[in-house]
Amino acid sequence: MDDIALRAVHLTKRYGRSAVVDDLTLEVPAGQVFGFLGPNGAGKSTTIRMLLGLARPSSGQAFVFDVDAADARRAHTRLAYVPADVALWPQLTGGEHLELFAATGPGIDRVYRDELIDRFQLDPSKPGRTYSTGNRQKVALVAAFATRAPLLVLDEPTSGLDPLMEREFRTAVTAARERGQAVFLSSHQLAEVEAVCDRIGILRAGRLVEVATVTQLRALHRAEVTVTFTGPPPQLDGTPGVGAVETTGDGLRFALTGPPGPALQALAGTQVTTLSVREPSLAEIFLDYYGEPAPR
Ligand SMILES: Nc1ncnc2c1ncn2[C@@H]1O[C@H](COP(=O)(O)OP(=O)(O)OP(=O)(O)O)[C@@H](O)[C@H]1O
Repeated sequence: MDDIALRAVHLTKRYGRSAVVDDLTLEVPAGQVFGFLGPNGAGKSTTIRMLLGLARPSSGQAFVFDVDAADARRAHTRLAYVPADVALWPQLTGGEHLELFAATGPGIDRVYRDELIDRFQLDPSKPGRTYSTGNRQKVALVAAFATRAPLLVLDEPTSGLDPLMEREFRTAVTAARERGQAVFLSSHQLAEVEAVCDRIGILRAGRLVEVATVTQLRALHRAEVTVTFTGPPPQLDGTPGVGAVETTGDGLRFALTGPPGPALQALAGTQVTTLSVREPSLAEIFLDYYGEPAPR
């Protein structure tokens, strides 16, 4: 099944009695950008370490293009990885790191690598010990994006980057997708995930609680409707799919949690002057998932 870049099957990691990753089943098709979201401690890094064969699952399995992730020698010929905390050898320059990664990885596009060095404004002549967190991240990102690896695994890759560099990061992810590379992107940056990901998986206390496109997620969650009208207010209490009704100066605001038909019928009897529907942001969707204590 060469069309599945990454596959987790009932992947579980227990430390003592608690499962920090719990029965996670997931597929990322080749060429897709998959966002892996979750708050601190949800189990993202532990999942990634199992996907890379760096941690042994307590049960279940992970596959990289059908190669068992535990078979690191074979699995890593098809992927490039950027860890959350990039460590560099203190004496080697950025350029020497890039050469080293090029020699050991799945092959690189040198012309594109030089373009990435420019785009990320990386000075490759400095020794590793002098780079800031963000610059170490740039070295690892340039090395990963320049590979021909059909899968890029990026663990919170932009936490140290400034907004200009984040823009370059998004451009590079889009270019990777256009080249047919799959990207598994763990992130806290909701705007980034929203901008570049085809699908999103939401992890909560080690469990995958949702896998969907951003559009599907929005459809599952409430939209905010604001209506202004003249004359007597419509009666919305008890209307299916309508909640959190509030009065505004010249109208109403409410949350739409289901199909809009019943709400529109209730409004039909009034003189509506304006009606606006605001879709929830990914941040609001997130709060819906994490607003309550996680089940344990
Ligand atoms: N070796 C270990 N022994 C015991 N518990 C561990 C170990 N490694 C991780 N954990 C626990 O597993 C949980 C998940 O950690 P993990 O680092 O995977 O989360 P994360 O989603 O990547 O968080 P963050 O966004 O903060 O990096 C945490 O509660 C952590 O304390």
